[in-house]
Amino acid sequence: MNSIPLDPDAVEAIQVDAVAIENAVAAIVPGADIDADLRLAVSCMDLTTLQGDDTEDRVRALCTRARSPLANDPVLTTAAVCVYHAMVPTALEALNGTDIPVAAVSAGFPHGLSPLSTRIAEIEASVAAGAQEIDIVIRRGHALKGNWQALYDEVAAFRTACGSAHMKAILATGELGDATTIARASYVCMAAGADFIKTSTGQEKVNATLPAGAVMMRAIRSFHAQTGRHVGFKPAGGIATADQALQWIALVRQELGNVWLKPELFRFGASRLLDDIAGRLA
Ligand SMILES: O=C[C@H](O)COP(=O)(O)O
Repeated sequence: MNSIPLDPDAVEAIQVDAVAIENAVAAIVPGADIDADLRLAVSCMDLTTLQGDDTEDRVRALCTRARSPLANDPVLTTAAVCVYHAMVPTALEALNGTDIPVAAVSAGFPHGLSPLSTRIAEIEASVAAGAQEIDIVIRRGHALKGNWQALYDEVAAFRTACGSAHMKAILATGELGDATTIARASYVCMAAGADFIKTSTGQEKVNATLPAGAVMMRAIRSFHAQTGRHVGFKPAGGIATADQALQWIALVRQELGNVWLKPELFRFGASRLLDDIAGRLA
């Protein structure tokens, strides 16, 4: 069981020093081996399509790229393929014979405002269909109102519904207002059993930003110090260039250390990033 009991007073005691976060982002030092970091980015990528006009053919083509993302590397694959529930069977079939898991976005993605029973049933359906990873969205209103118990209870229910599937909790940081709320929501999701915390759906007005990411990484670091649990981190939304990927990797290395830079603990959620990286490594 990955959850720990919630202490709402401890959550309210969390405060983020915005200047320290700005300094952390300003201090990023690029990695020494750019090609190695770009290959790492590919191996940690949840190759994603989450469009209203997704078709089975588009998902099959995405899976072909996930199996062989770099023309000059016959071994490397992406970490996962991320799709809507309706595309889970197609992705599973297209990835048959590989170790690449299928991730399904869930729990009322992208806004998280459908009835709780519907959000839980959606998770259960994706797990039953074979998704090994579930990317849930939190209900932002709980965090914005400081209703931490409600957020904890929902995320814990999602965690139970996931069963043996890994659960990534999407905070939608661009809608949480300030760094302290992001840090508190990060903590509550981890306490409720999230295996990963993820920045964004890709559909907010503001998606993954380095400062929000630094806040989440520091929350992960504190949680690890408190509980010994390694919670993963997934920046997602608007990460489209190799240079952006390199900045994110450098920030993870600085804030969490190289131990986090593996697919078990770090993912990029991205629909366009592979094109730019593949071009750079060609
Ligand atoms: O979870 C992944 C995001 O939806 C991807 O966002 P993106 O299309 O901006 O790369």
